[in-house]
Amino acid sequence: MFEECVAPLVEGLFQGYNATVLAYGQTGSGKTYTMGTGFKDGSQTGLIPQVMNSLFSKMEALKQQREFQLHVSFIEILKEEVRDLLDLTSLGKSENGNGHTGKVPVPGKPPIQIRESSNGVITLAGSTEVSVSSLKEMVACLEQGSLSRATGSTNMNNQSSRSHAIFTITLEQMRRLNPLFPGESSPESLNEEYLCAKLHLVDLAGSERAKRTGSDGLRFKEGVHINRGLLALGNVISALGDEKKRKEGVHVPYRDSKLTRLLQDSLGGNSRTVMIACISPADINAEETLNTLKYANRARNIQNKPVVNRDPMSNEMLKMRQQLEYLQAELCARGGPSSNEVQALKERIAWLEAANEDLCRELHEFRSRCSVVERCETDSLDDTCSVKSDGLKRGLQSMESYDFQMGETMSSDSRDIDEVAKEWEHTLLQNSMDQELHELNKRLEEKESEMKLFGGLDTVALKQHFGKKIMELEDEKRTVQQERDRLLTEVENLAANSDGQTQKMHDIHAQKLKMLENQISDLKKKQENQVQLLKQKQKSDEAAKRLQEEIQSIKAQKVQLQHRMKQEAEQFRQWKASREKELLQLRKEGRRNEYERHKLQALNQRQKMVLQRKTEEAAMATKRLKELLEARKSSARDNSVMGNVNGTNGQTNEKSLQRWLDHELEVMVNVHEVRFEYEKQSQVRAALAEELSLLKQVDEFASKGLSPPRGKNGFARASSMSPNARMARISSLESMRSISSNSIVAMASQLSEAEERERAFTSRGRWNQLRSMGDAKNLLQYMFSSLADTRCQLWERDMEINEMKDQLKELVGLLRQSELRRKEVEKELKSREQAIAIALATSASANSPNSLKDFSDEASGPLSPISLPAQKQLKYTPGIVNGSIRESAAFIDQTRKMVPMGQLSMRKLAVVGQAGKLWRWKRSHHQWLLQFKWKWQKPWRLSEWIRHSDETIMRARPRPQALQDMM
Ligand SMILES: Nc1ncnc2c1ncn2[C@@H]1O[C@H](COP(=O)(O)OP(=O)(O)OP(=O)(O)O)[C@@H](O)[C@H]1O
Repeated sequence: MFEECVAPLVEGLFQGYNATVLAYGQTGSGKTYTMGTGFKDGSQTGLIPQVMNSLFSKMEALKQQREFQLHVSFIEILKEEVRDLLDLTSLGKSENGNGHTGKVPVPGKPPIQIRESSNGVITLAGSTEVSVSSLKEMVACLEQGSLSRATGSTNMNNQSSRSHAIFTITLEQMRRLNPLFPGESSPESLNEEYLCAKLHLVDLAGSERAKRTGSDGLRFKEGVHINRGLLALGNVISALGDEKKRKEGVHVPYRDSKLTRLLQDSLGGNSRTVMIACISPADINAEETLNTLKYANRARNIQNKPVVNRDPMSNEMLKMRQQLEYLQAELCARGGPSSNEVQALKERIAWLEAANEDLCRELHEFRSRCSVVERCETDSLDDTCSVKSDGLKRGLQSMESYDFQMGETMSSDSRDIDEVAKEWEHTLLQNSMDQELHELNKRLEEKESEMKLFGGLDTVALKQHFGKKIMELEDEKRTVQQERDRLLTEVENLAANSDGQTQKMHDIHAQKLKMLENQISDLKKKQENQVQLLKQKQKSDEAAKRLQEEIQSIKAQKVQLQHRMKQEAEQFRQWKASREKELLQLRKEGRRNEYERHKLQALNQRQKMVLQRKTEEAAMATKRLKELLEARKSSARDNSVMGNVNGTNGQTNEKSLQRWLDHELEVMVNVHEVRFEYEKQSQVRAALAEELSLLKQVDEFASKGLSPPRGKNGFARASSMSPNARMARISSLESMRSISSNSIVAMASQLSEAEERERAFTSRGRWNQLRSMGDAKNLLQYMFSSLADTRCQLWERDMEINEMKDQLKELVGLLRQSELRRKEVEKELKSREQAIAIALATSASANSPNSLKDFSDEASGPLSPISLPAQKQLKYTPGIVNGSIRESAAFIDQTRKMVPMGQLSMRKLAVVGQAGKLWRWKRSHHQWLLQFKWKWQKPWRLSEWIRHSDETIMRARPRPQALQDMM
């Protein structure tokens, strides 16, 4: 894989092309293994270690011509954060803080931010870029970053990477160019070219389905982010394949757009990108494997146009160098240039040098400005600093031309791929929304249980309790104060008239007073405590209120999410339904096309057969004509010979003249026949040619994507045919046309020969052979009798035709009658079946074994065509075809009563009387069925009917007396 896919990207780095390698696939399918981002113990498996080896060997080979600088960065995108895997100070070792082994960011350290500069360059603000000078150093970076990666255990992978990891190698190179003027000293930068290229090696987190990975809680949350990230990848892929979207920008449905931005930059930017799709060989993962491959197939079709990342100044200088070299070459080629020319060239060189120097100065100034700005930004610890440890030239990166152009072409995805992608997207979306819902439910549960703690206390009662308590204290305080006041006045009075007794009283009161004072201060404290408690209560009320609000907002979020899920599911269902409808329509069309194809095939075959029969007949007639013409030639010779022997044998002459006349007449008839066939065939060919040209026109319209003109005869039908059917019809028509043409050509040649001979014959005189009046009279006599014969035959034919027409009429009438009768009998049968079904149902419900019989007996009443036991009646089949003679007789009986033959009335026998005629046409009905192309759908019924009628009559014959009686 490295040799085939990644080695060319490493080569490209040295020419200044950015590159990206993405590993994508289901969890546990081997992405980390393939990329080598699980690098441990110096293991050399994985693409990244191989990239490093190849990079360093190439650098070693080129070190004479170029100077190199290498930097690496290693970041991971975990949930919503970008973490720097190489910044040891920002990472603290965590064993189980969040369920991951690996390191977690140190608090206070700002997370890395993905930034987009004004010229659209994506930078990682604050990420560590380690400058490396040896393979060992780079390996150490990979190892250190790999160890810091967040991994967790799922059902499908013990050490599943829970993040997207990007290992980036930046290669800067300074190419030494030959000095422009040998021996002349020029600023070093004039003879250098600066190139910078980046290689992103991305190990994406595995796509996963929560159920299968057995993840819950934390893993669920991670799953949401991972799926979001992959969804973003999907969006990038589809957007990059769609020119409109590419221009408008990628739609990122979630907040987590960082990965999208990074991917967009690497996939859609000036990067050569390779996507490795890791798949699992286990059949249980077949669905994911297929989805992964289909995604990979979509990604494969994206074409971007990478451009060399050249410093614009270097570019300009390169152009100038080329110009100078060209001028130098021109100068040398001219050999002895004139002093004027040398002067002009020298001036031009001087001007170019001055321009070069100016540009170089500008370049230096710019580079130093960049480095100053950079240093300031780094010093101020502002996280907006995009790059940490770079030389002067690194600043140039911001000037790199990123006006990349995506390839215009993205080969159109097949329907299937779109469908699978859509389903995949739907599953991911539903999965992540499911997980979000789960999260919300959990939060809601927590909040509600917190709320319960508050809810356990009856706040109003508490408030009243506290209020009452305070009031009581207040009352008590007041009473104590009153008591104190009373005591005070008493003490004052006692002080006024003081004696030994009063002194004692005074002391007692003073003591009492002190007690009361103490009591008052106690009460005051108690009251303050109560007030404090009341305040706390108010605070907790506020907290409960806030909690309630939070619960409300979570509930609202939940409703919104459920609504979104429902909407999404509905949209998907609608899309799926319309897709299925489309498929059904396609299948229907397919079946219809198949049917039409068969129909057309049959039509083609039938027409071809008819045409072949016709052409065979025509060929026979033509052949006969040819033979007759040949025979005439020889008979003409005979006649000329005969002419010499004229008169020697009158009998022979008369016979030969008659033969000659017969022959002439036969030729005439045959010419007529061939001409008739010729005309018919011409009409057929014209019709074929017309249909052919119409089909070809339609085909032409279709190939141009136009619809044929409306309203034109036959266009609608021809354009409704499928292209294949049309092609088949065209080829069949062409072959028929060629058969027809051949036949026409053959007939035309015989006809023209016949006409030619006829003309020659007429000019010579038809009757030259008649040398005497006797010959003429004899021939006239022969002609008269043959004409009379022909006319008689004609008359007989006319008669036969008329008779046949009459028969036909009768038959049509009979058929109509029989058809009507059939319909009636069918109707009867239907109503009878219904009645029996009802009876069966009733008998079943009444549980009476006799009810069926009773009903059947009833049913065989006046409507019954034959008097059979009820059970047999059930087996009665309609129509005369399968019936017995008795049934046929019953058919003839229009009242449908079972009447013996002997009791038939006149009217009834009129039908029987037709049997004689039936006998006659029975003999020929097969013939006329063919002759008149009988279109009756079931002629076999007719013949059976005839058979039964005949049998009826045969049965009736032994009883002539009965018939006579009736008459
Ligand atoms: N080609 C292989 N040969 C041998 N072992 C392999 C191969 N590919 C993967 N493995 C092993 O399969 C396990 C899972 O692989 P890995 O962790 O690379 O899958 P992953 O696709 O990165 O999964 P996640 O998406 O969950 O991170 C590891 O133990 C790895 O060593």
